[in-house]
Amino acid sequence: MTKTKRSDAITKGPSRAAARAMLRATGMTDEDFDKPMVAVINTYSSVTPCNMHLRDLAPSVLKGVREAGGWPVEFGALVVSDGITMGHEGMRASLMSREVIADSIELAVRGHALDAAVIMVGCDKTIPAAAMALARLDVPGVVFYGGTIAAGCPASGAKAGQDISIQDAFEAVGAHGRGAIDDAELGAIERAACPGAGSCGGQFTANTMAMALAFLGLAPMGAGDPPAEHPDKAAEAERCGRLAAERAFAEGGRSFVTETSLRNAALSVVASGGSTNAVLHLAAIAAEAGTPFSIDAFDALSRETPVIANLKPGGRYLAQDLHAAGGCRRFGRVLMEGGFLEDAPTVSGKSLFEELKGAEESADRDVIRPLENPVKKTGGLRVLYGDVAPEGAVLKTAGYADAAFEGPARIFESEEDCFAAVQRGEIVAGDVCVIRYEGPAGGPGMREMLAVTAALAGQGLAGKVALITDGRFSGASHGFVIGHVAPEAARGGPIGLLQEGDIIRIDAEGRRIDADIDWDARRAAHTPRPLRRMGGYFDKFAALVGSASQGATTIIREGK
Ligand SMILES: CC(C)(O)[C@@H](O)C(=O)O
Ligand SMILES: [Mg+2]
Repeated sequence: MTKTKRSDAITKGPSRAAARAMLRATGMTDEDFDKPMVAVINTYSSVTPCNMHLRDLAPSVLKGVREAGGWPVEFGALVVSDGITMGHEGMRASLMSREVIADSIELAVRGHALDAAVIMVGCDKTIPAAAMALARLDVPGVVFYGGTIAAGCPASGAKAGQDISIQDAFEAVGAHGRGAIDDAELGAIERAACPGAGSCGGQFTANTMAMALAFLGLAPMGAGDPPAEHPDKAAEAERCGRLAAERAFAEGGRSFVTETSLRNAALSVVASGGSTNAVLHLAAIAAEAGTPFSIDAFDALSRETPVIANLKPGGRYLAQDLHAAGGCRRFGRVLMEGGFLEDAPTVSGKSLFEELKGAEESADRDVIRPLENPVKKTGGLRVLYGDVAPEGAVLKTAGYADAAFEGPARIFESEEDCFAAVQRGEIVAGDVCVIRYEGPAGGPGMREMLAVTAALAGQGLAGKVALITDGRFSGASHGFVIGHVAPEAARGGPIGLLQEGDIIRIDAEGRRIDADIDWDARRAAHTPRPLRRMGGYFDKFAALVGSASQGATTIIREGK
């Protein structure tokens, strides 16, 4: 007696003869119609190292599905590379792609009534999109992360012989713009930064989100850890395929997205000095699941949790070093033993604590620090409110001790304008750069400001200049940076009312960002700008997208 399953809707009964006829052409036979049909959704693309190896790993996933008695069905989903789109118009497409990827997964699975899914991910947005889709669809599923890139090693120049990442390439642009390094040095870094396949190598957004999904329970603990070109990667891909097929009759993705698992995921972000984008993405995943979650969780956790992973950009090492030091499991075990995590189910079938107890011993005490010798005593993410950000904003101080900053506003209506001013040397220590009309709807697309933060870093101004934006930051951004300011300028947010020279006060401890101005008078004199029309999907996204404080999703809410 075979179990009933969702895919019976396309494979069972006389009325499905035409559907079966088509499926037979794909290789299915009578006995296969009794197998759970598992979507293998691959965000492969040859455009970026983050995803370019996923095509080679797909056969291992398919093998795993078949071994566990499932019938794999392959789909492609797109990726928009953050690293390649950074600093130009194309970066607007990055956050938009998160919605499109989640929508594509939904339509592939829902459209064909599939029983389970494995989603193969690499670059930043593919990871939260996979979790959002599993939460939305509530089908059983597993997220498989393609892994980090290896360290680069320049052959010549000041960084010769050192481990570098894409962060060094972005910051070299800033240094080159100021004349601190020459063309040859920039070229040496450019040629070495990306030695092969894999996602950007620090605790930037991809590695942060891959870790967060393991703590959320939607990615099997440890499967994402081996670097992209590591010999263990194919076995992990196969494990994920097997798990998805085995889980075809188990609970759906939504059941893993609980208040407890979201807190565990946020804690992993804070304790690893992870990307501010995680604030946006975990809020979006929670919204898709309908699970209550406030971005304030990041602030509370950040105040009580030490940073124990010594990873770039706040620390010293790369994700390949984390893997060598015992990976997410050993990192998590330290946190578990310190009483920071709560136990929760995971897709492997083992609970989070069972997984973490299996961590291997390691002689390392520097990549993953013991609790008594942390990289920082507390985390570097703060959620601020105040006059300038009534719905919230996210501050990243990782690596910079300042709890307060006060200075004159330098107003820019786009990222490009600010970048040009930085490169011309017009921004000085003490300034508060305000980059607005870069929010989810106003950009549209809420671009990452890595070009600007890297240019500031390249000029030795990281931490000496504050940067406020309704856009967002890259995981490689560092300095005294505040993003996700909500409401955004294009939706009437106060950030749009600031003027050149206004004194901005940022109080990380008091969780406020204020300006001493007559807000009523400013608003009365303000002419709201119409939304920028850019055509195509950009306009659809601008019309639908919600506040960054709720994840900047395109979920249709009551009254929207
Ligand atoms: C290009 C990067 C480093 O991947 C960035 O987009 C991030 O968010 O970390
Ligand atoms: Mg990014």
